[in-house]
Amino acid sequence: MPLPLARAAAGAFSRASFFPACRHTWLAQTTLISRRGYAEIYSRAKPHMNIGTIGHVDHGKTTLTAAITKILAERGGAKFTDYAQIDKAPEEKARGITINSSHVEYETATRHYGHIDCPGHADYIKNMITGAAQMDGAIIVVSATDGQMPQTREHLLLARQVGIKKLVVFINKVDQINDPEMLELVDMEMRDLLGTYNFDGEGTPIIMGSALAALDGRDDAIGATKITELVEACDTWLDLPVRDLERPFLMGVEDVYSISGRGTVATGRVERGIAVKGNEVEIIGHGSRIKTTLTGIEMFHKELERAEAGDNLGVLLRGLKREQISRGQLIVAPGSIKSVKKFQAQVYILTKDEGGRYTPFMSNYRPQLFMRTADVTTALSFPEGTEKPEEKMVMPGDNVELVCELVSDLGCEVGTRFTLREGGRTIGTGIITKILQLAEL
Ligand SMILES: Nc1nc2c(ncn2[C@@H]2O[C@H](COP(=O)(O)OP(=O)(O)OP(=O)(O)O)[C@@H](O)[C@H]2O)c(=O)[nH]1
Ligand SMILES: [Mg+2]
Repeated sequence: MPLPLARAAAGAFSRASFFPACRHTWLAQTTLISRRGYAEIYSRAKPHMNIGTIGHVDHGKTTLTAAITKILAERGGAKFTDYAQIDKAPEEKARGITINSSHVEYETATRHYGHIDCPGHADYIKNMITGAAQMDGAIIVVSATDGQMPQTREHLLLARQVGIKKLVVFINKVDQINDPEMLELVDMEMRDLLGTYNFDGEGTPIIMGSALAALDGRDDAIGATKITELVEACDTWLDLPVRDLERPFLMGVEDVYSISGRGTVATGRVERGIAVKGNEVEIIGHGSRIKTTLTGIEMFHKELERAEAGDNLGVLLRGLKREQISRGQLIVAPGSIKSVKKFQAQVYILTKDEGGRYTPFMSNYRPQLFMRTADVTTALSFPEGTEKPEEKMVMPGDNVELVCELVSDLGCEVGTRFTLREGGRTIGTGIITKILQLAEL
């Protein structure tokens, strides 16, 4: 069976059209559950959201994660996961990058959460850029004894870059502070810092407590009570992500066939949204922008009335010639996304141990850029305002902002992820942070 058909066949069997509204949620949670192996607390009735603890080394992210599961376990909303279990994070391969991260899950009165904790700074950076476990919101942990530190700031910046819109702050280790003015100062500084990175400095809930006290079951006023407050703040302040089905239709073209007597068929996976037979769509990328109509939708030789996020299928396009469409283009709801020639991105460059480059590179390095089904050559340079860009080097292991100028335009937007490859190996991974130039079509 040719590959696209095999995929379409797999798609046919995984189609969960009985519960279309919660399918995305369902898939996300199945992954979490199969990894942890305890499905019994999972309730499909509650909306799901992915969050995580971020912040400077040793400020108490893992202790807080354990404390949340402990306090919620007492109410039947979680399985208690102790510190050692969380910190013994499994290695995961995400696009050739090894990320150590722990996933726990818990539920509150209104939501089900997947929660990620990474053991080290480098793993947070990789996780956030690759989206290995996408965070829809985050808890930033700051130790009251140190206040904000370099990684507090770096994680805040990254959170902003990867599209996290809201955070909750937990000021930890207050058991070690006797001076209330000191706490006030940390609070004020954090609100300032949030503002600096375009978060809502005034409205963001800041909870002060001790994760360790909660975990040890002592000093309830700064322990368990504060964990409860933190969880309530997450429930009320953090917004649920927009589900894929509710977003405008988007499908990356994988292959194109000419079927005699019928016309041109493009195959691919629907990334988001819904399309119904007869809908107008736009084909964008690679120098073209064509309006057409979906005259047929097929999955595994069966005709469908509607295509939705997650489906692998073939679509029949009215009046289109085989040469007018190619792999890497997008079929989208008209006007929902534009084709882009140049953008700015946050990029992580793999180390040689991760299969990346052995040597640094400089401005004008030209690797291949892979985005959805597309691959095009890109020239890399440094953003405007970079000092002495002609002398600047990017080392393997660096996390940098770069400008990518594509040889051929692609449909994409802020938040779209991609990888950089050279000679068949992945050398970097990134996420778009700013569109600099649209394709002229
Ligand atoms: N006194 C006190 N110590 C705490 C508290 N929370 C965490 N700690 C201690 O702080 C140290 C670091 O805590 P972790 O939870 O490992 O910190 P982390 O942020 O996960 O650290 P990394 O993963 O290495 O970045 C440990 O020794 C904890 O016991 C607290 O509320 N009070
Ligand atoms: Mg930790």
